[in-house]
Amino acid sequence: MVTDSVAINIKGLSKSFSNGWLGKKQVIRDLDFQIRDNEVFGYLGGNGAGKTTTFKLMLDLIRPDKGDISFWGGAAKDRTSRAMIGYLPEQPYFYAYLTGAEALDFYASLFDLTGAERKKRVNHLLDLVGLAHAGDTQLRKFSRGMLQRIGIAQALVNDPKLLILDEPMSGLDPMGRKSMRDIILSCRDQGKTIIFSSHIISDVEMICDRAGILANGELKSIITMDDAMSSQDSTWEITCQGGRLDLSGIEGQSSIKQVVRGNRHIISTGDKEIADRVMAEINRQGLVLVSFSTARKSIEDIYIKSAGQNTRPAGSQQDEY
Ligand SMILES: Nc1ncnc2c1ncn2[C@@H]1O[C@H](COP(=O)(O)OP(=O)(O)OP(=O)(O)O)[C@@H](O)[C@H]1O
Repeated sequence: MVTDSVAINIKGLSKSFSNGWLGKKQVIRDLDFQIRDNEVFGYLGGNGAGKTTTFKLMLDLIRPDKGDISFWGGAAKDRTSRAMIGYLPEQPYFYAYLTGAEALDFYASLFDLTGAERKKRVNHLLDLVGLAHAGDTQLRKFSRGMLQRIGIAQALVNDPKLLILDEPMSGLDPMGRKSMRDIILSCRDQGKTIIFSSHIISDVEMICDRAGILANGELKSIITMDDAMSSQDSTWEITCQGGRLDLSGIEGQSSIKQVVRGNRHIISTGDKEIADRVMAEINRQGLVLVSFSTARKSIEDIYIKSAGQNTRPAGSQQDEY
């Protein structure tokens, strides 16, 4: 049911593209979900899952085969709805010979603002994205991270109610990703609603209220971060050393993962009782316990379960900075 707190309502959305002589290729299948007012919503999915296509449908750049999208109750294709949006494309194009300030002034000039308002807005945005020092530098001299900041400043130029950001962290170094996360959070503090796509699970974990997992154009699940963070679904990891550890006699040993690194045994299991049995066995066999820890089931695990192994995203926790 649509309530006052719904910002984006997507109903029965489907889209296919012509695939030449192979016929039609369906890339969005019966999407049905809502994004709440003033939430940060992460849109997770592997390459080709359909994230950008969903955004283009929201922006009315392409039309759906069927289904509807509305923003705060108004049809997405209405001018008033589109005027509420700020959009950062996945690969924004910039005029390389404009300076940072000139580029933002150009984008601001597309809206109904006076010269004085534009100047004020441009200075504020340069400041917000940490580019106050580069307002007079031509964009061709900007680094990838600086260009991405101009991209987000451009998306904010009309002070939008809704921000649609296509892979805003892509290509950024850890500091750049942190400042992009901070900008997104400050936008939420100002009352904006934000949806952004990403392959990087930790960024989604850190700033989103909820995340939708898309695979092959289907929404597989929606995760509420608070629920995921307080999940009881954990893994126990035990490290010991001091000899050979034989766990063959333990009941339930098939669910144990055992790795030997040098003289250390690292044992992990998803079952607390089995972890207790392993501890008892370590004690009985006279080995030294080095550590015992539990790890919460991560969003990545939920992602892989929902989307399938083949759609494992880049930048998952193992290869995070
Ligand atoms: N104009 C088009 N014509 C034909 N196929 C298209 C078109 N646009 C997108 N597709 C196909 O639709 C599918 C979804 O593409 P989309 O760009 O939405 O994925 P994505 O989730 O954004 O991927 P990525 O993370 O790689 O950017 C892909 O298989 C893509 O090849």
